[in-house]
Parts: sequence; structure tokens; C-alpha cells
Amino acid sequence: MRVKICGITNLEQGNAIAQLGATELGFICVPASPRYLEVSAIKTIIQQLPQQVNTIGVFANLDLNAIVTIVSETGLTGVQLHGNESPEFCQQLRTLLSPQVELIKALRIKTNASLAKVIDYAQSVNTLLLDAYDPQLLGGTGHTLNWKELTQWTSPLPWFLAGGLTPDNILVALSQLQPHGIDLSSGVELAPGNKDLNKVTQLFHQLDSIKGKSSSFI
Ligand SMILES: O=C(O)c1ccccc1NCC(=O)[C@H](O)[C@H](O)COP(=O)(O)O
Repeated sequence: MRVKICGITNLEQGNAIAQLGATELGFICVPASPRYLEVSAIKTIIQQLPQQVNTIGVFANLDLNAIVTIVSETGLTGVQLHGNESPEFCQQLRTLLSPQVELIKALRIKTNASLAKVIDYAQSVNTLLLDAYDPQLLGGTGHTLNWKELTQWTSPLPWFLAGGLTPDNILVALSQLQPHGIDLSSGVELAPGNKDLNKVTQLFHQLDSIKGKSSSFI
């Protein structure tokens, strides 16, 4: 299963988290976020990370050309769109990005109606990410989704489960759902942008404890 740790702000923590087993590190390119990182800093970190770890830039409502420029300047391996980007916007971005760059659409699920909209993105992105809704914050909210309701849902694409996941609740979430990946930020932090390596270690211990047991995704 893919494990994305989001909101990396420095090389030491990025390296340590990659060593612990993260498959993706997320970098927040949204200036309003306390986890925001300048493009030049992202580039410097990516150049020194092990090659096997994927590096995902998280954007919200930024224009197409700016995203493409940041990807080419930094060497990000993926783009996560976390704002109100339409399926048409995603389609356009898909054609502008190299095919090797993964395009992930994050959807903040407020009601079942938000879940119904997911299908609109099936042709325009590679991967989906379901996150919790908050009226003020776009992401990193620490709120969980209603996992029980999600059991009724079938994804048209590979997907990440996000929203309020922690080392303490991850096994409960994965006992109900079989996402292709999980995404954590505030649940493994000491403070916004400062990851708690003990919590990241605990997370991987929890995941190890169910490896090979419950489903083919883990
Ligand atoms: O994390 C942020 O500060 C952020 C700000 C603006 C847009 C997206 C943001 N985060 C996106 C992520 O992928 C987070 O990992 C996701 O929202 C889950 O966060 P959490 O509930 O804290 O685990």
C-alpha cells in the first residue's frame, strides 16, 4: 500500500520519513498554509532525497502554467490538486504535464453529493484522494471522513484515503476500507510542518502488524 506523508518542510525529516517507508512525500505549494514551502526549498530537498520516493506538490486553485513551471523547476514526480479545480482544468493540466507525472485530484467530501461528483474526474486524472471537508481550511485539518459511509463507494480510479488519520486510528480505518494508499499530515506532527518521527515510526509499526493479513492492498 502507498503511504504518503504530507507537509514535509525540511530535508532531515523528509529523508527520515522516506527511510521509514513512505512511498510519497507531499510538499505544500499553497501560500496560506502553515506548511507552505518556497519552490526553491522544494527543489533543494528533492535533489537530496532518495530517488525511489515520490514527491508530490500540493496546489490549490493555481493557474495551469504556474503549476507546470513549478513541476519542471523542482522535479516533483506528482501534482495533487486540492482546490476547486474542475474536471476540464484537470484534463488540460494532464495534457500539459509529462505522462510520467502523476496527477492526483483531492476531493473534500462534505456530503454524499460530493462523493457522487468523483466520477467526473475519472477520465482526467490518474489518482483520487478523498479528504475531509472544513469550511475554513483546505487541508491538513485533522478531521476524519465518515469511513462507514465510504464502504458503500467504489472508486473509478486508484485512491488515497486522507483526513485525520493517525497511528491510533489507522487500523480501524483499514479494517473498513481498502484504499490503494493512505495520506497523513497533522496526525504525525508535533506542530504544523514539524513531523513527529516517533509517530511516523508508530504508523509503520501498525501497518507492519497487518501486512499480508487483511487484504491485497497492504
Ligand atoms: O496540509 C495543509 O496545510 C494543506 C493546505 C492546503 C491544501 C492542502 C493541504 N494538505 C493536503 C494534504 O494532502 C493533507 O495531507 C490532507 O489534507 C490530510 O491532512 P490531515 O487531516 O492533517 O491528515
